[in-house]
Amino acid sequence: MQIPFYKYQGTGNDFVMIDNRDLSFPVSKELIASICHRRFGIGSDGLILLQNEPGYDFRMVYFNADGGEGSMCGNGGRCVVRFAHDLGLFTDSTTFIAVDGLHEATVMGDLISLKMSPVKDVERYEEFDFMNTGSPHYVTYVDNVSETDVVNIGSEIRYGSVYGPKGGTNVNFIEVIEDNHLSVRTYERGVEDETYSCGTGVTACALSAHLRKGFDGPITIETIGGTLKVDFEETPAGFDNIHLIGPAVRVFEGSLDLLLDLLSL
Ligand SMILES: N[C@H](CCC[C@H](N)C(=O)O)C(=O)O
Repeated sequence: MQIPFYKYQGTGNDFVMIDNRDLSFPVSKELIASICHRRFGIGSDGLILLQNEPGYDFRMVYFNADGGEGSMCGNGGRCVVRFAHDLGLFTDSTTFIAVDGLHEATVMGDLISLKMSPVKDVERYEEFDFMNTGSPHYVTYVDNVSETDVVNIGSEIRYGSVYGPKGGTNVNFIEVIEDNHLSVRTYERGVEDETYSCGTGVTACALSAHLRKGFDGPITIETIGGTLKVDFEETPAGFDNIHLIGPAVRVFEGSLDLLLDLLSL
């Protein structure tokens, strides 16, 4: 079987991208986990299928690196918009469907601006905030994010008694650099490791920083893999007009055929 693939990265959050408009990709958890594996496969934080969707430019189907179908992925969303643009599916602005519903996005040169789903409920606790920005996010503040043990503390919270039984959560650590400027590191569920950047995660961090520190959008957020901006409006119901803005780049292309042969698929 001939299955071309592409790899894209958005601030170091990397994705294998497949044009599945003919629905020929043999979806299986085992295959997707093998493709995403960094030692035995191609290596990525997730895999995205671009599919047709009547009335829209395309549908984004996102899987975590462990092969499970994930919730929304903000950086993956920006990358699939770049992929659709590279495929010539739209010129400047696009409308597509993802697991959490409709998204609009605009290509602005090197940057992609992706409109995220509105956020209604932010659960506020003394030590942390919890919200769903398309994916569930725990947000907490630290004095020195570069010295934070993201993997150990993150996995304790992800698998802990509060969030573990509910399917787990992503965990974000914020250091405030100055007004409207954060540095964030994220433990990602489904990758079960720190990633270089998490789009739904930095979105949650920006909204939390608005509530806790009074910062207004756009908020600039440094991640290991680069800089993102999050703009938003607070509404009586929560937050709307949330935009995640940053680069998304095609870095690689190849064929899945050898891997499929090795896996006898
Ligand atoms: N990296 C993604 C988040 C994926 C969420 C996923 N790890 C989960 O909640 O299962 C992003 O840029 O938003």
